[in-house]
Parts: sequence; C-alpha cells; structure tokens
Amino acid sequence: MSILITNIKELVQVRDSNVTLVSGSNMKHLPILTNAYLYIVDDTIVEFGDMKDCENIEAETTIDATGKVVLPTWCDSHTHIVYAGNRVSEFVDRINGLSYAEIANRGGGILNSAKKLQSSTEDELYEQASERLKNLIKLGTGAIEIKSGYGLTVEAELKMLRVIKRLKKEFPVKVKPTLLAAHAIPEGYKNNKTAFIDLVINELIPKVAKEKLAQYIDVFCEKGYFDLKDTDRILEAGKKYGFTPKIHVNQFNAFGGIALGVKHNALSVDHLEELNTEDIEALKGSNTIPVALPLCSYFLSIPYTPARDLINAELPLAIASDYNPGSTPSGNMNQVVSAACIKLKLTPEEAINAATINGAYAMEISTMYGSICRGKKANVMITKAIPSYQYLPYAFGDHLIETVIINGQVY
Ligand SMILES: N=CN[C@@H](CCC(=O)O)C(=O)O
Ligand SMILES: [Zn+2]
Repeated sequence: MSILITNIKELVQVRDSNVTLVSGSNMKHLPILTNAYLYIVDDTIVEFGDMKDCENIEAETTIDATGKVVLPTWCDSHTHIVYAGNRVSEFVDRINGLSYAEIANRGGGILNSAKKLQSSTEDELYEQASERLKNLIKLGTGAIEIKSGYGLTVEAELKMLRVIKRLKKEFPVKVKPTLLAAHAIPEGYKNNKTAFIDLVINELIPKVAKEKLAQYIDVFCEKGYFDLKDTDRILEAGKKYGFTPKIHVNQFNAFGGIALGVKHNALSVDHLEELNTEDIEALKGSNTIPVALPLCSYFLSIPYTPARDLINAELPLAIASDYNPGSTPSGNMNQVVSAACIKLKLTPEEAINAATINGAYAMEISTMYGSICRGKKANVMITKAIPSYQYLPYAFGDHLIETVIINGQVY
C-alpha cells in the first residue's frame, strides 16, 4: 500500500533521523517545507521534498493537500484513559466552592474512581477506554502512554493493565503502558500507609513484571499521597524489576520530588505546576524530561507550569494531556498545544515540538515517531485548509484535523 500526499502547503517537523529531542532555545526552531509532497509505503515514510521533484512517483492512493498542513501525529506521553464512568458531580462540587483536596478528603477524587473501577468488568473498561481512544485518533493522537492507578488493589490494577494491553493489541496507535503503583492511599490503609507500600512492592510490582504488563513505574509524589521516602522505596523496587520511573511530581507542592526523579534516572517528571530554582537545577544535565499538563491547570484552576523558566534554562519540555476523569477529562492534544501557547507562553513552534518529538522522547519512541523523517513510522495528520500551522493553536476551539494516517493507514 502506498500513499502520495501532494501540494502540501506546509510539511511541518521535517527532521534528520539523529534528532530525537529538542531542548531550550532549539525548541523555537520547527523545520518546515512549503509546497511539498510526502510519500508513504506500507507503514513507513519513504520520501518527501519539493513538489517539483515528485513527478515520477506513482502511488496507489494520492491525496491532494492543497491549502493544507501536514504534521506528525501528536505523541501524548501522559494519560489515564482507562477509567470507569466519570466524576461530573465533583466538577459541580468544585464550581460550588469545594477544592480538589477537600473532595479527595471526603473520599472522592481518586478513591471515587477506584470504587467505580473495582466494580467494573474488564470488558466494560475496555469498551469505555476504546471509545476514548477512537476519538483521540480522530483528533490526531498517534502514540499514547496509558497509566493504571485507579485500581488500588492488586487485582484491580492487573485488570486495568490487561485493558491497556488489549488496547495496545487492538489499536494501530503506539501504546506505552505504565504501572501507576501508588496513586492514592486506599481507604482500608488510611492508618497504615506502610502496609500498602509493602503490598505494592511485594505483590503488585512482581505480578505486573511476571505478566509483562507495564514498562514504566509511576508514583503520585505529593503531600497527602506519597512522600519522598515512599516514592524512593517504590521506584527502587520497580527498577529492580526493570521498570523505568515516570512520576507525578510538584502538582501542588515542591519538596524535592524532581531531584528524586533525577536520582532514579526517571524518563520524565510530570505536572510541575509548582517549581523552584532547585528543581530546575536538578534537571540540568539529566536525561529526565519535564512534562507540562496545561489542561489539568485549566480544569482545576491551579497554576500553570512555568514552562518558560524550563526552556530558558535550556531544558527540553514535553506537553501532554493527562486525560483522566478527575483533573483533565479531555485528551484533545490540539487543545493542549493551544493552551501551551496561550497559558505557558510557548510559541507555536515550541508547543508543536513539545507535543511531537519531545512527547515521543518522553515515551522512548522518538527514533520512530514524532517527526517527518525518512524511515520513521507513517503517522501523520492532514489539516483542513488553513492559513499556516500557527493557525492550529490560534483557532483553539476548532476541529482542524481532517485526515489521520496511522502506520500508513488512513483513518
Ligand atoms: N495527580 C494525580 N493524578 C491525576 C488525577 C487523578 C484524579 O483526580 O483522578 C493527574 O495526573 O492529574
Ligand atoms: Zn496524571
């Protein structure tokens, strides 16, 4: 199967194969070809270039992209799309004045989602999550990380991870599974957090490793959830079983979680709404990428990640959706890119780099995803006719993605 996309107004994020991460001032640069073509054979990008050079290329399918922009599909490196039902009532409670923390303290929040998830079957969870994933593909997501963490029992966590495994098998998008081993302290362990952590370390992690259900290990390192010592223990145990850390830190409080992540050579540290100079210093010279989740800040009305400080410190930055029922009930990466421009003050070039190649880096797939590059996976999207790629974040409420191609197949 071959596809030739012709007359592309702007072919965005054209890279050499050795570029797998863009940092600091380099993020301002987004390589573009105008009046271009793109040639795909099977699931691979084979060639691209100026329209005048594509005369002799023959393809089974030709797509005329006159007036349209072509980009690599979004790489969403932080989601929780396997969950049961919704938390609309908490949304209304917050509008009426309760805070996220107050709702959690009343047994709502993550514990509420855990209750719903524990009483759902694997099939029910799969149906709900696959609906979400289908919608995300239409919005241009071509690679996604998915976390467990709403199980809070060994069995329910395994159930979540088996659903993620099934999504990975049934869907064409690249799926990366994460064991969010410690997301909240279950009701029954309220007065004995150590016993819960022991359960995670002695039962959950070994079972997940045995069934090969996850690649990454995550902890919600936050006041009222898991402190530095807890996080350290869990990451250490996870690493012994081959899991790479990717952690939730600095969402509400900054108390050294980022340095801890760096110490464990975490692939990413995510949230970072609260950030101090020590946190930025800790990231310098590390392989750990900071990940901002601007739609979480929008939905919860909490501070936005000071992304400019990170980029100005010459660090890389990825942006992701954080799609989950409590703090971000949306996985629309087009909105994430817009919010990154409007609220994090990223330029469109920086935001697109953060949502493509750097998002791919935060899932260890940037040698194959996240840019238009010969030999990379043919995961690309074609917009409607628009003035330029900068129009994407500008027209923040419009659905501008017209065609999505995943592994060389049109969706
Ligand atoms: N902060 C921790 N976990 C999720 C939200 C969990 C929830 O409220 O259900 C997050 O990344 O925002
Ligand atoms: Zn999250």
